[in-house]
Parts: sequence; C-alpha cells; structure tokens
Amino acid sequence: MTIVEELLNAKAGEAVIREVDLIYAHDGTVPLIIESFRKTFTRVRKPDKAFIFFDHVYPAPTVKIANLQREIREFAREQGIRIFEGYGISHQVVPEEGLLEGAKIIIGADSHTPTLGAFGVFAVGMGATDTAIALGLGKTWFKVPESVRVNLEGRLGKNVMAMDLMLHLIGLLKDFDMNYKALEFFGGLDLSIDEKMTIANFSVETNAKTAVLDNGTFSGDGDYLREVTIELGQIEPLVALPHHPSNVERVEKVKRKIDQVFIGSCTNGRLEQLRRVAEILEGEEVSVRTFVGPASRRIYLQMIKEGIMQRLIDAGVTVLPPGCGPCLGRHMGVAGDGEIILSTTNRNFKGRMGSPNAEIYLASPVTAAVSAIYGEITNPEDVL
Ligand SMILES: CC(C)[C@H](C(=O)O)[C@@H](O)C(=O)O
Ligand code: SF4
Repeated sequence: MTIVEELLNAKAGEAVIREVDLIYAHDGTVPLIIESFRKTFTRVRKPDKAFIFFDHVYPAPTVKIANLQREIREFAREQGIRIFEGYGISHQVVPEEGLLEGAKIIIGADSHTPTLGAFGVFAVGMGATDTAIALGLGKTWFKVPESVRVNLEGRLGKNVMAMDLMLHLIGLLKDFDMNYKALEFFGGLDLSIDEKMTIANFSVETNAKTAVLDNGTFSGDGDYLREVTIELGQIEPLVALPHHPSNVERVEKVKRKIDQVFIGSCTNGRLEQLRRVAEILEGEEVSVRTFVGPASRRIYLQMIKEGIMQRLIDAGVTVLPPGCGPCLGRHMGVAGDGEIILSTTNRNFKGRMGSPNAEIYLASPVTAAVSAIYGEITNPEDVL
C-alpha cells in the first residue's frame, strides 16, 4: 500500500467517506465558510475538533477586516470553537499547540494544509463549501489519490536547504501532471521537523493534492505512478524566477538587484531556518529592507531566548509579528510597482505580494540572508 492508502484504509481511485479528526480555517476563509455553513446547518458537529486561526491579515489593518474578524469571533463563540489569535500561522500552530495529537485525517480551509503531512498524516486543503459541510457533518468524502514516490538519499550540503530540494523537485515534475496526486517522501529521516514541514508545504506548488513523509512506520510497498530518487548532496542553491515557483534556475545564473527580502511564512519561518539566517547575519548589515516573519509566537519567543532576535535587529532586519506577513500581499510590506522581491515563501505569481508590476523571486532562507547583505541575488556558495 502507499502511505495515503494506509492512512485512508482504501485503494487509490476509490471514493470513501471518513470521519475527520481535525478541521481548521483562518481569518481569510472563515467568512465564506460561515456563509456556506448557514445555508444548511445550525450546529458544528464536533466543535472541540474545529479551530480557527487569525494569521493571514492580523492584526486587522482596515475597518473592513476588523469587522470581518468580529463576525468570526461571534460565530466561534456561538459554536464553541476556539480561536487562536496572535499565535501565528495555522499550519505551524496546529502541531505546536498539540492539536495534532491522535489525528490522522485532517482538513483545512487553506491550500497549504498538506504541510502537516510532515507528521505522517493525511492532510488536505478544501474550499469554503466543502469545509462547511465537514463542519456540519463531522465527516467528508475523499477520492483516494494515486501517489508519486520520492526517495531522498544522502544529506544536503551546508548551504543548501529543504527549500532548494523542493525547487529542484518542482523543476523535475514540471511536465508531469500532479493534479489530484499525492507526493510521498521516503528517506531523509535525519532532516529536522522544521525542514520536513518545508518539504510537505512546498509540495502543494507541484499541484499535488497532498504530501506525506514517511515517519518510519509505513511500508511504502504500494503501486506508485512514478518514482523519483534525489541525491540530496547534489542539490545546489536554486531560485524560482517570476512568475511561477516551477520557473527554476541555479542561483549563480541569476544576477539581480533586489529591493526587499522577506524571510518567513509557513514555508520557511521556523526556528531551524531563522537560526541559519541569524548565523549568516551576525555582525553583518543588510543593504536592502529585510523583513523576517516568525511562523508562530513560540518561535518568536525562542528567537528572543536564543539571541536570534538580537542578531537580526543588530543587522538591520525588521522583525514582524507571527503570521503570514507579506506572503500574500495584503499588509506589512507589500511590493510597490517595479520592485524586485526575494522571498522564502511558496508563491511568486504576478501580484501575489502587492503590485502586479513587481517581480518575486523565491529562494531558501540561506540564499535570502546572503542576498540581503549584498543587495542582489547572491549564491551562498560564493560567500559563505
Ligand atoms: C488565503 C488562503 C485561502 C490562501 C490559500 O488557501 O492558500 C493563502 O494561504 C495562500 O497561501 O494563498
Ligand atoms: S504564510 Fe503564505 S502560504 Fe502560508 S498560509 Fe499564510 S498566506 Fe498561505
């Protein structure tokens, strides 16, 4: 069986109905869910298994958003659902706050819900209507996806991160139709959970339905659609050029002056990544505006304890409150016309971070940190 078949206890291609162990949504999607929910239901079936996170545009920057957030608070109160305000990005806070305990099948009203696949669970993103139905019924239907198997061998080089591995993989799969397929990763067991979450998170950009990493308990002896083996030691620092994450190039080939750097998000805003950034920036100074957004409050606190915060601030970085930050171009550092942004996030579509006339390049936190010092996209292998 593939991992997904094991988790859903059914063969690929079958349609199954399953109880959902955990359902979550955020300030960006709850208003639509409420609208959908009210058409059919009055009560959330399992309020203790449902959670709301304020992470996307928080604290509210406009009256309109403040009012939407009031509506969400009211709905949550009425239904007995807990809201996590100011805790950080949902996909990070769910495991950090222990909400994943005992859960195997998870749905989230956010496309990056498969981030949780790093923990060996089946986690998928759903739209507002499907999420509303799952909230009302406590269960939902799935078509069991077919899987592509990725074998990770060896170790990443010292200046290479999980983000580079994923840029490499998205390049490899560029012409392969990943629609409604799952990515299953085997090997790489010595990668930290922070980096494993980057792998599961970025998998979404290949168009995969979900991703799951073997935690050593799965057989992985199923029928895979395709098998890819990646020698981690051979991966070089990479960058995604505008306007798609699969538009991958070796960093050394991209000489581009930049206006802004953002290091953070559910892709790369965890401790392992921010520790690397702080090591690189220690005693240095950034030459372009640089924002660092910790993915959660716990990470933020740990940054203070470990002296990461001090080193970043000394280097001229602006540290943002925990949350999505400028990742989706709604607040806290939106891109202006003609600006060139280097970001450790997962999407660089036109207009994603603000102006449609801005250009967004995606890279690892290591590449982003050295580039922030030099003010242009810089190969870490040349300078570290
Ligand atoms: C706003 C939200 C619905 C969206 C998503 O689902 O992914 C966002 O998190 C993103 O990264 O584009
Ligand atoms: S950090 Fe970015 S990619 Fe992640 S949930 Fe927020 S907006 Fe989506």
